[in-house]
Amino acid sequence: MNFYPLKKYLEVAGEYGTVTKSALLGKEEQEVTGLTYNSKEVAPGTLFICKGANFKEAYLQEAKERGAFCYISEKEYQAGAGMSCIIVSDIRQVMARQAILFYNEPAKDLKVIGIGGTKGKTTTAFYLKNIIEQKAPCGILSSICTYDGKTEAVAHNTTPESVELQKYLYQTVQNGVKYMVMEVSSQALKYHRVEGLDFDIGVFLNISEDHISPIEHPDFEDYFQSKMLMFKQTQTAIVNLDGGERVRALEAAKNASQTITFSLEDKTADYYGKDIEKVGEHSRFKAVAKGAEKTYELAMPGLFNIENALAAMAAANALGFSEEEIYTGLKTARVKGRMEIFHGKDGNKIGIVDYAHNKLSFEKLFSSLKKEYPGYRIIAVFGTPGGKAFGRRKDLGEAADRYADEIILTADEPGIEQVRDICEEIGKYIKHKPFQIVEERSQAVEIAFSSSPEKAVIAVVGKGHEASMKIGHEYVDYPSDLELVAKVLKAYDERN
Ligand SMILES: CC(=O)N[C@H]1[C@@H](OP(=O)(O)OP(=O)(O)OC[C@H]2O[C@@H](n3ccc(=O)[nH]c3=O)[C@H](O)[C@@H]2O)O[C@H](CO)[C@@H](O)[C@@H]1O[C@H](C)C(=O)N[C@@H](C)C(=O)N[C@H](CCC(=O)O)C(=O)O
Ligand SMILES: Nc1ncnc2c1ncn2[C@@H]1O[C@H](COP(=O)(O)OP(=O)(O)OP(=O)(O)O)[C@@H](O)[C@H]1O
Repeated sequence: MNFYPLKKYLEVAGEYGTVTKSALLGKEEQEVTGLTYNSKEVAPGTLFICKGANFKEAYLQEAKERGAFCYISEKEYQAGAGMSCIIVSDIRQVMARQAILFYNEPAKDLKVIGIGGTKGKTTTAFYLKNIIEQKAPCGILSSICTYDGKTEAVAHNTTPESVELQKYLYQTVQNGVKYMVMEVSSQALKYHRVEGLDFDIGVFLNISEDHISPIEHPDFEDYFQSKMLMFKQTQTAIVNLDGGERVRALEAAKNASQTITFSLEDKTADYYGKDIEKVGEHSRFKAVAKGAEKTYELAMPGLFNIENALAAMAAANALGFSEEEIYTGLKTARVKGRMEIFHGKDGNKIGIVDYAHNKLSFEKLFSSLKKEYPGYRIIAVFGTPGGKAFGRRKDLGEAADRYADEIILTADEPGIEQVRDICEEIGKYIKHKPFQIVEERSQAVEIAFSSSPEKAVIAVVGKGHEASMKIGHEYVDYPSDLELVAKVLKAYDERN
């Protein structure tokens, strides 16, 4: 990695942020060999970034003691006395730009594909990665995991903070990988985590009311506008014509050099999907694109996944991947904790583990299950989190009431609230279908399988692959829904 002198960091700050004051104290030529906003990670030669709502001056003191020779901040601190400093008016923006400099502009050596939308980001990202990997290695930054071509790690955010993001991109380049598929959250766009990153392709899947809370977006408009920011740094925009906000999304996509559209409803779309059928657990559909029609298969059920497949197909095509690579990539793609199907030996019980946990995904999931499993009773097992996203209690309660035949309400990250209180509140919105509360999630799954009638689809939703549960202020280990359903179904098979 090339290291640059401190004066270059001042230049970058001057170019993109507003430098209100700087005092390099004769250290202009000193090389910056570390860049971090975490005082615990500081080593000699570091430029320390003071940022964050919970930032304390003591962190700067610690950074100085550990060898940071300069700090960048929106205000001057006593603790920084004797250190060089760069004071700016927008620390988050400058931090992102300096991270790009520190990691030697890694995106220049990568094709970067950003996936945005309220639902389907992870699935589409994995579809596209699987297509790309028919020919070349591909990195991923998703809410499930990160992969830089060598190491897979658990993800902490949908989109990492700018400094970590640039580090991932750098490592990916070092590992000889040329493609990076990444989920781009509205938070990342709003708070400059992806500032300065040029997306070769930017996908907009859909939008529905979500992530509106005191710590996320104040209202829908802020959420929507944040999502649209991606097109200001995108070469090829890919836009879903179905669902809300298509007109405004297409307008925003004009910021990109080129727009490609996809749809299951509008024949004029560049990628039009039709004739969806179920073949065993697979979905089969036709895609009409560039005047030709071709049949594709998806290993993962869920009608909504066809939309994700069309988006991945459009992106892969724009990147130059062949029809064969796209066909095989889609046919073999699977995503952990999303539409994972478990069959009882007698064919009567089908367990489904899925990650639906908001209004849009709940409605799509349960309406899809009704169509895909005619003749089966649909049993929904779910809860909603405590302390946040309170609107989900109504949204999910109403959606389950509309589509499921029976409902078991249970724990889903209760945090500091009581599981029973949360479930009772969801229950207020269930007016037409029988429901019961079983606080312990593992027990709820057991009851769903043992007490359901002959032919039933038991959909355990909301936590997918997650193997922890937030109880009080702590995350405690808890078997994932995948483990719970597999175990219960094994016992069911043994009994029958
Ligand atoms: C903990 C927390 O709430 N952090 C939020 C906050 O970050 P912040 O910069 O203000 O961080 P902070 O924790 O207050 O800052 C403390 C600072 O002190 C430093 N420190 C701390 C301790 C120490 O010993 N030494 C030290 O230097 C920390 O490194 C940090 O720089 O402000 C940022 C921007 O304003 C937020 O992005 C960020 O959200 C956290 C990361 C978060 O999880 N947010 C969620 C809502 C989020 O971003 N979710 C999206 C997905 C949503 C979707 O699905 O669409 C995501 O991309 O993950
Ligand atoms: N295109 C889609 N439209 C609506 N719902 C979808 C779509 N794709 C997937 N879903 C539903 O949303 C759930 C989450 O999907 P996925 O993880 O791909 O989305 P995401 O955007 O990454 O979600 P999150 O922001 O919660 O991490 C799935 O389990 C499924 O129920």
